[in-house]
Parts: sequence; structure tokens; C-alpha cells
Amino acid sequence: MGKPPNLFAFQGLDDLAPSLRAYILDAQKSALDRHHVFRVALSGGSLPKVLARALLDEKNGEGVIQYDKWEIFFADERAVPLDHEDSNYRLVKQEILDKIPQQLGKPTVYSIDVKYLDDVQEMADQYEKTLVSVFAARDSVKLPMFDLLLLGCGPDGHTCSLFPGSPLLRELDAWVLSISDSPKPPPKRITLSLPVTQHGIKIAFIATGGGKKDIMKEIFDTEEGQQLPCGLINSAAQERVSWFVDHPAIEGVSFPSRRGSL
Ligand SMILES: O=C(O)[C@H](O)[C@@H](O)[C@H](O)[C@H](O)COP(=O)(O)O
Repeated sequence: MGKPPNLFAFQGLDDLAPSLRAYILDAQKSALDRHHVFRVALSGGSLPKVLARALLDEKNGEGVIQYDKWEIFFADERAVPLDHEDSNYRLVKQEILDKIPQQLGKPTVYSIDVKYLDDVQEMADQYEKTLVSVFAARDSVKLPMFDLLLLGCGPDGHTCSLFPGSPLLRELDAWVLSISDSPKPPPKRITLSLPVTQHGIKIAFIATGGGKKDIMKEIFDTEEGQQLPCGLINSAAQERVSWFVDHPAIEGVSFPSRRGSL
């Protein structure tokens, strides 16, 4: 029996950002010691902005982010052109990639292939092939293992584009799935599968703002919440999961695990 997920709660972004940076640096170090690259999967939503605060703000403490060793993947992506306002790639580029000081080098970024915008299943298959080419042949590893997954949590408990009650949650074999009727617009997306998200070496959820408090309470304090996509990652990955939250998001939650700074 492993330990429960870690919960790190902060007054606000000013103190969350340096701790998130320290956590990322630690994950980067372990990954570089292990295999000389740092493979990270990112979600969209509010995450890239918070991440930018953690990564780009010089005041956030010591340690060098070795961007040239980073391989960035999308934990989920919307089937839209890369410069579209709904594109997670565009958001990450605008918030982070375009702002990395030149001397720190550039990450390798694996975006979706926009040739397949009209066929979202093919887009998912192609993205899976990309993962296969990076992580190993499909027959030699059962699942790709990201060094770090940085994920958001929706107000209904979804994460990536894995929504509560979706049949995609039962998919055990595929690495990347397509969705054509996402309850959160836009409808067409691709997403990592649940087993891939659960398999990450480290998994961090970032949830901030009072709009998250009801779902946080459900995920951490109720049985039903454990069946929601975020809850399913919590129970499978246990202490490999860390939640970075601010006080408004965690108000009223009685989750008994570790809280505070790293
Ligand atoms: O592309 C997406 O829609 C996201 O990856 C999605 O899963 C997001 O992370 C959550 O909806 C939380 O979004 P917020 O952080 O904006 O609440």
C-alpha cells in the first residue's frame, strides 16, 4: 500500500510558483541523471500561465532549467491549427516558449500534425506513433513513462481530455485517444489515455482559485470523487502525485495528507 498523494497548499501564486519550480527542478535532475533528457507532458487551460510564473520568473530561486534537454508533449490538444486561439500549443508557445531566454536553449516540442485536422482518430494514431518513436517500440514497453506530467483539473473532475463517465476511461491499450464530442469546447481533441497518465514518474496537478473548491472537496473527501478522472490518477499513482493548490481552491477540504511547502 503506497502513500496518498501530496498536497501542497499556498497562500497564492507568489508562493506556489517558487515551490512548483523547485519540484520541477527536482524532477528534471532525476530525469537527466536517468536518461539525459526530460520528457514532460503539459495540459492547457490555466496551467501554462502558472507554469510560466514558475519557470520564467528569475526571482523564483536557484537552479537552472535546462530547456535544451526538455522534450515537451501535449497531455491533450485540441484539433485546431497551431496558431488558433484554442490551441494548447499556441498557448504554451505564447506563455512560455517565446519567452525563454536564448542562452538557456530551446526545448524539443512535439505538437500535433495538423495534416489530420479533419480526422481526429488519425491525428491521435499519429501522435501515438510519435510517442512510440520517442519512448520505445510499442512491443517493448507497455506504456510510455513521462518523467513529469503537469495537469489541470476541470470543475467536473476531468483532466487532460478525459471526462467523467467517458468510455475513453476504459481504454487500457491505446496511448493516445481521440474525442469528437468533448463537453468542454472545442469538441475535437486528442488526449493521453488514463493508463499513460497514471504511469508518469511524477504527476503534478495545479488547481488554483475558488472555482476549484467544490471539485477539490469531492475528489479528496468523497468516495465518488475517487472515480472521477483526477481521482483515478490519485488512487493509481498515489505518492507519485502532487497537487499544487492555493488556499481558495482548498477551502473546506479535509484531506489528511501532507500539506505545506516542499
Ligand atoms: O485543453 C484543455 O482543455 C485542458 O488540458 C484541460 O484538461 C484543462 O487542464 C482543465 O480543463 C482545467 O482547466 P483550467 O485549469 O483552465 O481550469
